Amino acid sequence: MRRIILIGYMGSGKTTVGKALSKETGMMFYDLDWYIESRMRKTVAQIFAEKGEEGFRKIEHNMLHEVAEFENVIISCGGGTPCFFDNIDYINQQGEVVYLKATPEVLYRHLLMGKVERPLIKNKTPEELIAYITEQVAKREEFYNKARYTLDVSLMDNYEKIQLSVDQLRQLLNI
Ligand SMILES: Nc1ncnc2c1ncn2[C@@H]1O[C@H](COP(=O)(O)OP(=O)(O)O)[C@@H](O)[C@H]1O
Ligand SMILES: O=C(O)C1=C[C@@H](OP(=O)(O)O)[C@@H](O)[C@H](O)C1
Ligand SMILES: [Mg+2]
Repeated sequence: MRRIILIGYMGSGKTTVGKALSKETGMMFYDLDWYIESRMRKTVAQIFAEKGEEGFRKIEHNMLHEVAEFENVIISCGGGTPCFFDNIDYINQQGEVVYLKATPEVLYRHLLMGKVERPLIKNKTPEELIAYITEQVAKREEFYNKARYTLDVSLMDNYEKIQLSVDQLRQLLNI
């Protein structure tokens, strides 16, 4: 039984790479944010607006305990998932955790391309955004660095190269 869990900052490619890896391997894919949205029948942005970040983190924690019980799956977490409660220790027990690591510049570029609404960074100017990413990654790395594996995706920074991330993950995990 395999359970692969992707973590990393917003824009590192957890959702994109997880989905592509699932297509290639035939393992089922669960994106924690999408799972939350379908279970709650609300978008992540709506949950943040209605319950605040604290309310979202509680729901995220509960939903994590559902998806991380599924077998033979690839799970992409939200960027903050490993950084609250004992989530990082829990997922390390439950599966093979991979930290998709990228520089703030690469994360910034990916976040500008993405269409998903991310409540923590909306309404930020480009200067504010790059400063926020740099500061938050520095705080969060303590949690991200607990992953069993780290894959630096900064060098795989263009659309065609999403495939390169998938290939390298397959090599790393031998799947
Ligand atoms: N290796 C990559 N190269 C180029 N663009 C990427 C790469 N990985 C992700 N992206 C793009 O960055 C954006 C954010 O990716 P996403 O998978 O939503 O990240 P996450 O789930 O980690 O927040 C998407 O538009 C995606 O197409
Ligand atoms: O980093 C974070 O705190 C968050 C990341 C988002 O997921 P992605 O990393 O997939 O964007 C989503 O869970 C929410 O907006 C909060
Ligand atoms: Mg995502």
